[in-house]
Amino acid sequence: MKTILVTGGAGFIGSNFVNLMLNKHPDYKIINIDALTYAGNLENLKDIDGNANYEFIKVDIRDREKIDEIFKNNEITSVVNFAAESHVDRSIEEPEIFLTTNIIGTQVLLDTAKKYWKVNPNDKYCKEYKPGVKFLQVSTDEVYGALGETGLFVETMPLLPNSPYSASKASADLIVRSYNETFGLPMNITRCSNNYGPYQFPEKLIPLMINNCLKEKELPIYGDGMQIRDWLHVSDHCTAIDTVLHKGKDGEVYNIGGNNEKANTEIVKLIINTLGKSENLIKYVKDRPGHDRRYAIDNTKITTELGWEPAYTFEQGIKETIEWYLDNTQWIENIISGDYANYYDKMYSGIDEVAAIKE
Ligand SMILES: Cc1cn([C@H]2C[C@H](O)[C@@H](COP(=O)(O)OP(=O)(O)O[C@H]3O[C@H](CO)[C@@H](O)[C@H](O)[C@H]3O)O2)c(=O)[nH]c1=O
Repeated sequence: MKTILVTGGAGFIGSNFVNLMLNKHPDYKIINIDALTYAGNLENLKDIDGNANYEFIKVDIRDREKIDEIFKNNEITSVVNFAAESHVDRSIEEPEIFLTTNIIGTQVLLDTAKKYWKVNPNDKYCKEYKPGVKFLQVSTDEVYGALGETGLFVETMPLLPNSPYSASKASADLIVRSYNETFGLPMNITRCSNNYGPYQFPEKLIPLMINNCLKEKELPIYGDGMQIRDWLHVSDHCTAIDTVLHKGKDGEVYNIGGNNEKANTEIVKLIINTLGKSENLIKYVKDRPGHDRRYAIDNTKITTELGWEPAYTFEQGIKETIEWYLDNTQWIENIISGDYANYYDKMYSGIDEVAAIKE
């Protein structure tokens, strides 16, 4: 039996992944560790309550002792590291937690995996590992920086991150790479584009706009709203990670995109129209500092080498996502009643004071 340690499995992408893995691989054990910060929510995992192959442990990935204990008590065969501070705006306000969680947390996991996966634990620089083990680092296309009007991100591009968040993720990628080069630790890195779908915390563009629209609150669009993102349905992202976990070649990086380039304003207007609300709710606000203009992914490597392709069209994915949020209004209320309420007030209470730069 394989035992997969999923970190950050109570978050948006992590919880979708845990749900997928338990359904798709009933012979695997999944250990989910999560610090349950503002973005983690065990409600996302209610459908697997009582599953004998599933275990949840509340732990912060920076906690070396507890991570060691988990490896000591379980024959872990793979780590899939989702645990991260992920919101760019927060990283501009408070960079430190991004650096400690995303970089040091990753290093703690790598050190521990390196210690327990070695064939010969007494050999300090042993490059032989137990067969079949793998460290999979879930990263982001933001590590490449911003694209101009044309071109796509490919895996060989230099890392040029622009926000404290993306700099922390790029740093983590480099640490993972170094453990592969120096110690031979088996690994893959995946770099995804913008995810959307069920259970996404309503600070990110799509759920924020759906939630605000439903409450007829203002819809803050940064700058001119013509920034482009490549939207990937979370379930496609999870099947891609499952594919890389099983078929990815050691030491390789794989981009994962949705083939859906959309401008932010287009997304917001689509949500408004689907929900039958007024475009007057849109408020163009001050731009995000260091705002990346365009992200777009080239999926050629993962498609040709591993045979993965996104299954969702954006039209189908966004329709299902809006329906999910309409059917789960209580989920939103529960999640925003915590820290998010304060954060939201802090970020947007002065919304009328920021210069409306368009319309
Ligand atoms: C929250 C918010 C966002 N935006 C804009 C900023 C971006 O151009 C776009 C999407 O913003 P966000 O939802 O914050 O996502 P973005 O900054 O692209 O980053 C996301 O996508 C990345 C992958 O590309 C992930 O690594 C990040 O963890 C994730 O947060 O919408 C607005 O115009 N208004 C808003 O209120």
